[in-house]
Amino acid sequence: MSYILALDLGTTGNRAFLFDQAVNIAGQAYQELTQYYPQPGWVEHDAEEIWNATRSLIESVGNDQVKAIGLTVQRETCLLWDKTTGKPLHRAIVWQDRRTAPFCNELRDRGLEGEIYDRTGLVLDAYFSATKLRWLLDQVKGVDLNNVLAGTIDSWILWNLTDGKVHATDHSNASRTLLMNLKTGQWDQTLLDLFGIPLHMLPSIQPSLSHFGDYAGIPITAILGDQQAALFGQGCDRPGLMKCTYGTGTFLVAHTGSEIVRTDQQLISTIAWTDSDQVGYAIEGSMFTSGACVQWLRDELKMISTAQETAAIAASVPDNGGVYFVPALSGLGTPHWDMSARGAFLGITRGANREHLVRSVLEAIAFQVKEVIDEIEKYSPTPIQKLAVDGGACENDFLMQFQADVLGIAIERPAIRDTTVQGAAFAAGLSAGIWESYDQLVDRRIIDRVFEPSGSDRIQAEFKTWQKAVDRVKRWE
Ligand SMILES: Nc1ncnc2c1ncn2[C@@H]1O[C@H](COP(=O)(O)OP(=O)(O)O)[C@@H](O)[C@H]1O
Ligand SMILES: O=P(O)(O)OC[C@H](O)CO
Repeated sequence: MSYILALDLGTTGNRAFLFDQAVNIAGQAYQELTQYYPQPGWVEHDAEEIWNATRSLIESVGNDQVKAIGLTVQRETCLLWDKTTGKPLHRAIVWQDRRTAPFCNELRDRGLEGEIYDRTGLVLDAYFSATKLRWLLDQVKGVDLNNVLAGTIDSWILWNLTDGKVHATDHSNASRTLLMNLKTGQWDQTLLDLFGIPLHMLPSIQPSLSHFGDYAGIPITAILGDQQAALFGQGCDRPGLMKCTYGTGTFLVAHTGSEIVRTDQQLISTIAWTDSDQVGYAIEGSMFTSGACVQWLRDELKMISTAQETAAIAASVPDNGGVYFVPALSGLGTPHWDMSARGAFLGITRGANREHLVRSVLEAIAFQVKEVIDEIEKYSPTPIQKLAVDGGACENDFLMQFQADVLGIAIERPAIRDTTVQGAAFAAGLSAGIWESYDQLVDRRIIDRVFEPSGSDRIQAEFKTWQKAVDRVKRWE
């Protein structure tokens, strides 16, 4: 029997799944990851904690029959490390971190936004890696840069898995750095000069489905950004197919085939995945804090004890009691791209209670997706009839029903919610030749439940009120 090991190194936590040749889950393990908030708007991860977790996850689920490894990671989060000591030079700066907003504004004032979008398909925002790498380089003045390597989490883990032999990334992760030219699939010298990033520090860029190196003799045969891995796992491999993943943030990604689709710069254009023959592109709506807001209710406000209980709490009241939440805890992504927006509860009156506040947080997650779907519809070849979902927060029945109601389309939830890790396994197994047919892998997936829209007019009115709340918090900082 052959096994495929898939590693999903996410923002909230790291997980490993072992799949057997018949695509059954033969083992799984998970570890939550420490979040560091050194200043308002800053978010950091300890890259060594991610590597240590990776090792222990492999140890707990791996076996001696593993024939291929697939790696998928939180995107944009990046770090510098010393290649002689193998130690990070600073904690990794997480995709949610806003510390480089002033630098982005400076570049915008210099009129560079259009050129950056043309080269990368991305918006000039602190979300992406380039300004974070620049900030890190400014911190390590005096260090011999010839010994320094830079990369996103996939590069860091690959380098460690291969004992410092391979410094590489894949097109889907590289397309999130603001340094890769979307047309050529290579680092763009103009952008490297603009951000002051030396080429020799950066990893080489390889197809997502390719042989990256070996860990303990096992080939690492696929690397993808986590949202692209979910796209792969959901079987979205052509125009018209899209998925929405509800994790720390929510990311709606639509495959656009072999063509780059340029938008009005609300949605971003990115790489879906690549292999040795083909490049697939996608458009994406990125919503920065969704599950993270639920975690915030749990850890900072201490309003709930588990994320799971929010479904029952929200359903225990007939409506939101006039309370609206704006989930701008890391600014706002699509379609606002406002780095200075901040979170807020609005509409609170004396009768508002804990249940209304919790409900308003879940409703806000669904309202954000409605804004993105309205954008995506402009570029969809056919009207959107249903939305395939996955990720930790899609477990929440209240949220999924509310999502169906606000969108007015069916929501299709798979039996295995961890589509990201499943996608990484599919990609690694296909790339290694263990599986042959992508379509067969996708067809075997089981749908757990379809949430049909209830057709409530009240929710459409509430959506408009929520948009009014969003307007109030924009340009706050
Ligand atoms: N039942 C639930 N209802 C709402 N949010 C949930 C639920 N279960 C998990 N979450 C949220 O989902 C996130 C974890 O999902 P996951 O897909 O593992 O995230 P990531 O890949 O970003 O690490 C957490 O932010 C958590 O608060
Ligand atoms: O960790 P996730 O699953 O919320 O995904 C994070 C994204 O990759 C950020 O772009």
